[in-house]
Amino acid sequence: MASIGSLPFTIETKSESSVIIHSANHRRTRLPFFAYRLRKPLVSAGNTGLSFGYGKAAGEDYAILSLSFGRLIGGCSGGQQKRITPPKATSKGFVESGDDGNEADDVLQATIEKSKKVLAMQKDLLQQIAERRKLVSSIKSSIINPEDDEVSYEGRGKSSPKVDLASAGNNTGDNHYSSIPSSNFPPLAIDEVPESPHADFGSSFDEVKQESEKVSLLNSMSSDGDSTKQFKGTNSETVWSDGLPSFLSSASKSSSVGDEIQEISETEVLKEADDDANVPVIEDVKPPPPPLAGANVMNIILVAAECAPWSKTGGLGDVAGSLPKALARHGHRVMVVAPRYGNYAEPQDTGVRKMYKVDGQDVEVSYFQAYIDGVDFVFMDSHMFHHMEQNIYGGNRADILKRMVLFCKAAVEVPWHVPCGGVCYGDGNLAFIANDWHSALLPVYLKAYYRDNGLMTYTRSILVIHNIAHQGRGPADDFAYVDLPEPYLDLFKMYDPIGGEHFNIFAAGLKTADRVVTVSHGYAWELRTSVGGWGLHGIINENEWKLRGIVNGIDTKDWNPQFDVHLTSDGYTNYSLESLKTGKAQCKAALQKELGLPIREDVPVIGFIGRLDHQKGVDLIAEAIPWMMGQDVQLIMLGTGRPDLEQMLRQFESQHHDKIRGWVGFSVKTAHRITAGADILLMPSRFEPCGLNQLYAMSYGTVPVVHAVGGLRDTVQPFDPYNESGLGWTFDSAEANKLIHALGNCLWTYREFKQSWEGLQRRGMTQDLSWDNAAQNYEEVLVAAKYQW
Ligand SMILES: Nc1ncnc2c1ncn2[C@@H]1O[C@H](COP(=O)(O)OP(=O)(O)O[C@H]2O[C@H](CO)[C@@H](O)[C@H](O)[C@H]2O)[C@@H](O)[C@H]1O
Repeated sequence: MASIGSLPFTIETKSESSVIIHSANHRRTRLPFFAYRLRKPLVSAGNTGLSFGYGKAAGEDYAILSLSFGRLIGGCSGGQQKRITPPKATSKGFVESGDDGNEADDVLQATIEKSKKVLAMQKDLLQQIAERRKLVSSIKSSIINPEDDEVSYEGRGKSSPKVDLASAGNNTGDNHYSSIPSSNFPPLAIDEVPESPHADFGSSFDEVKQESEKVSLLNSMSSDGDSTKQFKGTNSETVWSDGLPSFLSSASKSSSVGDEIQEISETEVLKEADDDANVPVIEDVKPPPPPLAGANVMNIILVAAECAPWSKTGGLGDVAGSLPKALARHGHRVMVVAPRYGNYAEPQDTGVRKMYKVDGQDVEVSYFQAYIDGVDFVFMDSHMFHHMEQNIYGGNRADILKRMVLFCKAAVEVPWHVPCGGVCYGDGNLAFIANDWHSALLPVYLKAYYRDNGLMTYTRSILVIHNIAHQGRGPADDFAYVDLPEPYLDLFKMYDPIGGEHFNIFAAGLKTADRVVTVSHGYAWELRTSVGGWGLHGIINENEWKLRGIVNGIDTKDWNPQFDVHLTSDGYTNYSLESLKTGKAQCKAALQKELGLPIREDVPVIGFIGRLDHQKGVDLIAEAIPWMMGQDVQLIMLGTGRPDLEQMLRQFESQHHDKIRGWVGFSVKTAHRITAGADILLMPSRFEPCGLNQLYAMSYGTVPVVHAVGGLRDTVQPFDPYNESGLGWTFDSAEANKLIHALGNCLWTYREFKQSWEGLQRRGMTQDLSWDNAAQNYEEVLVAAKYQW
């Protein structure tokens, strides 16, 4: 029993979110830390994190003990570090610090102001709790139903019905994800913030959990203590000679986000505080486990020019569609922002309209949103993106650049303008993940428009390099399009021995991002060399401290032979490790039949899937064709790209019609079927930052033969016949004879050493290639960025 002055009390910490105060009248009341009406400033006990004060709660006056909760509760004590002096008893039996009255009044006033702000934030945060609870309960249910493990963990089943990616016959794959019904996340106009769902702190376990979730949300937002201030503008110095950029000031049609943070009257705040204080004591309930991401829960917005299954030209689309789901499973609030190229089924119009300046013209942007597998998918609509689904990176240089300028200008402001589940993400405790040069302007805008002006102080940007070969290069004059003041030109300026001085978007992004990730360890190393860095190695080396390689994962729901929706018809079948032999044989026969090749189980089927360009080493396959055609093999190639290489595929097929199929086109369904039906996947890429097809292949029991470069070297350990280890065959330089040597050994093993072959297949299939490991590594990068100043 402690006592301050005349008021004896004991304080019992019940959970990370509340204390129980045993007061003089022996009544016990559970108090959430934030749920008291403050009457006097709290007095901090040195740097112990403990504060004493008194206030009103549950209709009674109490002495209060507060443990500081980062900035948030620290704010309640006014940040004051006061020496505790002997308290005095008052006529009301309250306890006062022995401080000077005036000073105390000032501090009281300041504290009340801060408390109001904090409580206003809490009101908004309460709205997020409902959403967070859904996520937690879905994670909980996946733990509770072990037999559903794989299915529910991946969000398969209830919320994510089957996907039929190929039926549209276009490169969007015509996604058929069904979204969570829109009633769960109704489209809201910007000022249509719904009623705050009052937390009803009842006596059930769930409600205690809710309370804990609330605190963890508060914790997660703790660095956002001043975010409302940031919304409302800045009084800090600006680098702009003539005020803020056009799109920050005049161009926005609708109300600023500051208006969204509605003023909450003192009465409301105090009422809510009192309501919250009526928390009954629940004695024997253990506090629930914290969110998986623990104290480091963040708001994360991945920004990409393509996102599977809605839009995809290659691996970037796959990553944008699947990494965010893994981050969400780790407990983060995650959004993807991508352009709306087509009329997608699931996302609903949010009603939000904004205007941005692009090349001097006002361009309207609107936003569509869908909540799928724990992720907010936000699609940015503008006439500039319409009808580009077949040609995402098409058009002339200026057109692409203007599209990406619009995309990045608008994407930075999405956390302010687009409510998801009724609540905007806000810019505190927020990290953007930009991808490749197309969104490399985002870190630049974040810096130039906001952070250099004292805005978005707690927002970080990470830039992921999927392919350094495409950099957004152009003549120096292109700088005019990006709408930045002259001093920022230096970020973009590059000198090239061939092109001379030029403008380079990737360079600017790499310099301004807080962290840089690339998609394998091998590629992280290669990027620092003059060959692998494609002219940007100097900048990469200068920024080496912020570069990290993280190998991509795969979406184990979409790319899983057991559940693959493309293997359920036309003679194909789903299969697993247990049914590998028969299932794969059936898929092989179905593939041969579908493509009109001789149906033979004994002939090795070699597959190739990829963009037809220099990177993928298709020309090496061309050089090896005469040798291959001397073997008893079948070769199936799927790809689009350079017209000359497309022509080459057609020519192979017509010259060797009994052995080769060259499918020119983009077909997700066919890619899945080749992956399942082929025995061997060929990837002779000249460089390969990560490569996803070899990962897909291995998980389908298809053995990869790859050029040991970048991510291919990281992920395909060479077969060792003596130890019966390894996953495939590798060759160490991009030359046709090396490819032939590796493929020759592979074919020999296929024919002569059936057991070794099966071992290779099984080892490939039993790897954990899911995104979960990678997501954990991304988390480390995000946290490092968060605490980096
Ligand atoms: N004609 C076609 N029809 C249907 N599907 C097709 C197709 N051509 C390609 N695909 C699909 O597109 C994806 C290609 O992904 P990759 O990772 O192999 O290469 P990409 O070079 O595009 O990606 C870049 O980004 C990714 C992601 O980081 C890195 O893995 C990679 O090394 C880097 O070059 C796969 O899903 C593949 O099935």
